[in-house]
Amino acid sequence: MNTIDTIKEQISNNDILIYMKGSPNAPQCGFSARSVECLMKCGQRFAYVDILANPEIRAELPKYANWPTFPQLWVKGELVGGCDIITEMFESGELETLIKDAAPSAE
Ligand SMILES: N[C@@H](CCC(=O)N[C@@H](CS)C(=O)NCC(=O)O)C(=O)O
Ligand code: FES
Repeated sequence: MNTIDTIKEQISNNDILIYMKGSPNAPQCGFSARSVECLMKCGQRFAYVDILANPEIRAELPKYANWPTFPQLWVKGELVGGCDIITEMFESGELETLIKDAAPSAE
């Protein structure tokens, strides 16, 4: 499968998905660490892709998403944003609402 198809499949198969550097338990960058901490506090399971272990995705996703950096949070097939947006939405309470609505238990 080519990289763009892999990305499309990941995004459509995972309602809450973060592309990040490292893993939720071992983030490899402060932006990813802060973002994943906000997500974890929302209390729902989420999927992740470590872009450091997947260089093709690191290269192709910014073009596909039209978003230049990581992390990238995707919810229900749509790009929510990066660390700044995730942090702001967490602080306002919007992130928790979005994540709870997207989680399987809320369907
Ligand atoms: N302001 C950005 C910060 C993220 C950022 O600057 N990420 C950089 C450094 S980790 C990045 O992804 N660079 C491209 C790359 O490393 O592939 C946000 O809100 O997410
Ligand atoms: S890896 Fe250096 S800022 Fe993210």
